Amino acid sequence: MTRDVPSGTAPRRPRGGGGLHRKPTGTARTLLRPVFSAHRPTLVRLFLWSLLGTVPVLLSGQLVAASLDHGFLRDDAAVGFGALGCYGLVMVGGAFGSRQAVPHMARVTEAVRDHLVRVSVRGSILQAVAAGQQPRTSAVSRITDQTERARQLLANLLMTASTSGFTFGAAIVGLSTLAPVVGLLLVPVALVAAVALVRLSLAWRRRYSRSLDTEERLADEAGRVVGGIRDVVACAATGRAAGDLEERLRTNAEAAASVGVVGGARNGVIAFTARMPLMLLLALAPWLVSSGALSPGQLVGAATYLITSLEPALRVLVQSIGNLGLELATVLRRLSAFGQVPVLAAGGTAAPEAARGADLDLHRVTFRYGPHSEPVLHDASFRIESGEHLVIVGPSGIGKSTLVNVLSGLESPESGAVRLAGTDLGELSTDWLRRTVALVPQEAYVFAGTLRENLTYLRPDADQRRLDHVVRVLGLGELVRRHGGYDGEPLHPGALSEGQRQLITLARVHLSPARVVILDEATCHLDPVTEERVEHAFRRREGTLIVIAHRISSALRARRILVLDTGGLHSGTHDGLVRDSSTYANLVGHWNGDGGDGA
Ligand SMILES: Nc1ncnc2c1ncn2[C@@H]1O[C@H](COP(=O)(O)OP(=O)(O)OP(=O)(O)O)[C@@H](O)[C@H]1O
Repeated sequence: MTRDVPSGTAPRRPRGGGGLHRKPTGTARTLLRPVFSAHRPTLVRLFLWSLLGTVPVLLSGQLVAASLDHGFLRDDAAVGFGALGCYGLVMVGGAFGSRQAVPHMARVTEAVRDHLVRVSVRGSILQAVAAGQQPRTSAVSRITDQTERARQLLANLLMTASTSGFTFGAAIVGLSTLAPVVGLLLVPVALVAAVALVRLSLAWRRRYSRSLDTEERLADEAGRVVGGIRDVVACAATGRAAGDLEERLRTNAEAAASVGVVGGARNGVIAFTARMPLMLLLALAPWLVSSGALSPGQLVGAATYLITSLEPALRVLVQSIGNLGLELATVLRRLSAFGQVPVLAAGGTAAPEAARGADLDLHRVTFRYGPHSEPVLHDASFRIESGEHLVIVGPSGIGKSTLVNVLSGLESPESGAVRLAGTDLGELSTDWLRRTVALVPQEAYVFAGTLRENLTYLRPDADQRRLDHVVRVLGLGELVRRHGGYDGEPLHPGALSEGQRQLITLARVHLSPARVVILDEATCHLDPVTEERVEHAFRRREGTLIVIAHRISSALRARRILVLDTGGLHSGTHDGLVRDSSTYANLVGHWNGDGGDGA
């Protein structure tokens, strides 16, 4: 039943016929806010330690000036060396502060990464579920890629913002108190540079965002080619597929190069801004000293601030806030799109009590996937009595899965009605409907958790006796023993066989309170004996059972068989249908001819 949705077809419509709305999980800022609020004390400690780390910067120029003006230039070497010694001690204290900041920063960035992975994986899975499609592997790898990128960017940004930001601030304060006239020299340079940098940064952000777009389109295209590689080879389309990929690669390379061009221009502005104050200071030094505006010590102290702190901090700050900050904002904006949680058009609110029993009624239902595609179901009507065991058969692609999707309310018909116990599915609350009608698809999903968590997921209050019963009738005892009991070793879904995963999923549904169980080739990975045991267990379970047959044996076990063919729906017993339905007779012949029972 698994298939790629052909490109160009309309996405599946969620129940209720309404569109797919997205509840935005917000922008980059709102994406980070919960983590920052939860880790406020860690952030405060990070900033306090970083602040301690910048004390040497604040005092550097002052101490150098003091060592000259009050020490060496007055032939008082003791004062000169004393001031420099103090500077050395303060630097040791500063290094200690910077070192203490690191673990706090790591704690915050790890928490951010975990949060981003949680939000975006959950969002993309819910989006895929809402659209009725498989989550795309390229989306998952993009999430992994981009959350890692976001973690690294944030770590760098926090580190530079908390060190260079404080360094820059401390150098400005130190410089302005030591030599206010030099502080004034910085103002025009800073204004010109700020305007240029803002403009270049905006251009950079636009280009960077475009480059990420092209990167994603490249990943999508590559995923599509790899996913359909057998098909590509089979129809000798490798040249065409490679051509498409090459085109995407070229666009991606051009977009990346254009980011580089703006980045280069910005680096030029940064270099100019960082050097200019020092050059001005040196050019004006003779006048500043001779006019008495600065003492020789103050001149060297001011140069110390400019060379050792202001220039490197400015460079790192602009680059980090410009590059890392914008890059982080762009990556986060993308991740927040992954994390957008779709809101399906809400189901009805009919009181579940109103729906007693489990008769399913399909009344003149027409369903098609796209407005211009052929209907898969056309004016289809039939009824399944509560407690009935029905088997559905039909040629491949005729619409068996579509029919059970409509019956379980996963798809809504274009016209006609589907009623459960007399109530239209659209009027029933979605939660109640999901608990009442359980559809088990071919692809089994097992959580990474204990067997008990997996088996009791749909009935958390299941008692031990009931659990043991289900495990026994479905033949899961050996698996339970091998995992050290229900609460033993957590399951590694990837290490289980497909058959084991199907058995666990089937047991979970068997234990659930569902009144209608639909098995859509849910036993396809089981051997015939296990399959028979499973179907027997479900037949004995209270409620309605609908099975899309995978083998003729399933049909033979049913009380009633529903055949889908181009003429519509026909139901009857095995003998009656062999006689009256050529489709059914052909299917039986095909199944038998394929080696007895095998599909
Ligand atoms: N999401 C979808 N979008 C567009 N068309 C779809 C979608 N899902 C199924 N179809 C088409 O609807 C038709 C019925 O598909 P469906 O899966 O219901 O058939 P099936 O009888 O279950 O097939 P099989 O036995 O091969 O699994 C097919 O032509 C299929 O290509």
